[in-house]
Amino acid sequence: MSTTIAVNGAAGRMGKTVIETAAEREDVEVVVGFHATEAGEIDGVPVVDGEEAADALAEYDVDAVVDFATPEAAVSVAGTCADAGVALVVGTTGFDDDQLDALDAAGESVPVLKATNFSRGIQALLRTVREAVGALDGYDLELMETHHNDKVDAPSGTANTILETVQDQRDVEPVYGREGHAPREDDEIGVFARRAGDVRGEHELVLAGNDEVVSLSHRAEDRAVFAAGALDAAAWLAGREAGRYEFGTVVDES
Ligand SMILES: NC(=O)C1=CN([C@@H]2O[C@H](COP(=O)(O)OP(=O)(O)OC[C@H]3O[C@@H](n4cnc5c(N)ncnc54)[C@H](OP(=O)(O)O)[C@@H]3O)[C@@H](O)[C@H]2O)C=CC1
Ligand SMILES: O=C(O)C1=N[C@H](C(=O)O)C[C@H](O)C1
Repeated sequence: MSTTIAVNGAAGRMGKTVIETAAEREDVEVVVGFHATEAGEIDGVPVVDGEEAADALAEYDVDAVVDFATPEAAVSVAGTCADAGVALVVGTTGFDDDQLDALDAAGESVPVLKATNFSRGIQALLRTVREAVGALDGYDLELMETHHNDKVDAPSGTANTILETVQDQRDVEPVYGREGHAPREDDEIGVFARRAGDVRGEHELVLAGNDEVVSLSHRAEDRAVFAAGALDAAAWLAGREAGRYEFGTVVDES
């Protein structure tokens, strides 16, 4: 049996890609989408106003919601999932602390899996970052990301995850986009966000010693890579106990 899925943010770049990607698979079926401003249908999937999500979860017998929307919309659907007993996969980025607390609260009632990046390549990159930062003590660290010109949050969620991974290994302070007289301190990591064209998502961590430079980078070439990972997460998550889950576990187990 396939996992029935509702897509929050169905009319967005990622929402549409999730619907297209799911249509090629047997293990998942997108049965409804939630939108903010556009009604109707996308590729044969009914799309209803996000305010009607509670009714739609019951009507379409949804197993899991896959969210790629805005932080406000994600928090709203998290509450709806918690009330309805429906699993939630969160791909949205750019949450503040209160919004993250709201997702934690939903995780007390239903299974919730949030990841800043659903590509399997980024999971491999994170493991490599952990190892390289641990091995190259004292090397200067600089973090760069590039995304399309419609992205609203900066640095990207993935860049923040890479930063946290670095900070698990070493005590470094982020310095965002240097300007003016800004000599480098030993314990800092420069973080830079570029916005240009329709770049799907590029991340690079540079580790530089005096005589060598290591560059760890990832480039997403199609949004389908994020959609596939989020759908894998939804199929894995549906039916599990309430709690918070990690995409790394999905990757390790499938
Ligand atoms: N974790 C990952 O792997 C990835 C995460 N992302 C993240 O996903 C998010 C979305 O990205 P992207 O698709 O490019 O953004 P878009 O702006 O293209 O899409 C967001 C969609 O959310 C919709 N929306 C807003 N409010 C609501 C609401 N209350 N209910 C339902 N839908 C709503 C908007 O609808 P409307 O158009 O009607 O206003 C819009 O269509 C971003 O935070 C991005 O960083 C992106 C790629 C991969
Ligand atoms: O907005 C995007 O497009 C992306 N957002 C995510 C992020 O903020 O890291 C993931 C990916 O890089 C694409």
